Amino acid sequence: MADEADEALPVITQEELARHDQPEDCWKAIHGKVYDITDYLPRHPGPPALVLHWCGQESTEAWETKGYGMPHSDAAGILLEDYLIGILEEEEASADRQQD
Ligand code: HEM
Repeated sequence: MADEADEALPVITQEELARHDQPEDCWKAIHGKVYDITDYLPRHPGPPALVLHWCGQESTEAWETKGYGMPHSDAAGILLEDYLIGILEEEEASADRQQD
């Protein structure tokens, strides 16, 4: 459920998300929200290659499994919210826009 704070955030398209796929400019979509985690990357405790692979992508499954089947901790989830920048545009909305 979107709360009032979520509604104030910009909606980010899949195309825009995909443009931020570099270590120096890394956005990820997790559970429908978009996070700019560029500043966090050097501090991430997991293997860099695994984490960088998901820059510019919908990463919910990676977030929930860490690549080996274990979800991130609640503390990691709280940390993640510091990097929230927007709401991911839904696929249907993207299709509607193309018909306009
Ligand atoms: C979406 C792709 C990501 C993958 C595949 C991934 C994978 C991993 C792996 C392999 C570990 C080390 C093993 C472990 O502690 O269980 C780890 C730990 C951790 N990651 Fe990530 N990570 C991702 C994104 C993130 C993001 C975006 C954040 C926060 C901004 C984050 C925060 C943490 C923290 C705080 C830990 C320490 C353990 C914990 O609290 O669960 N990770 N991650």
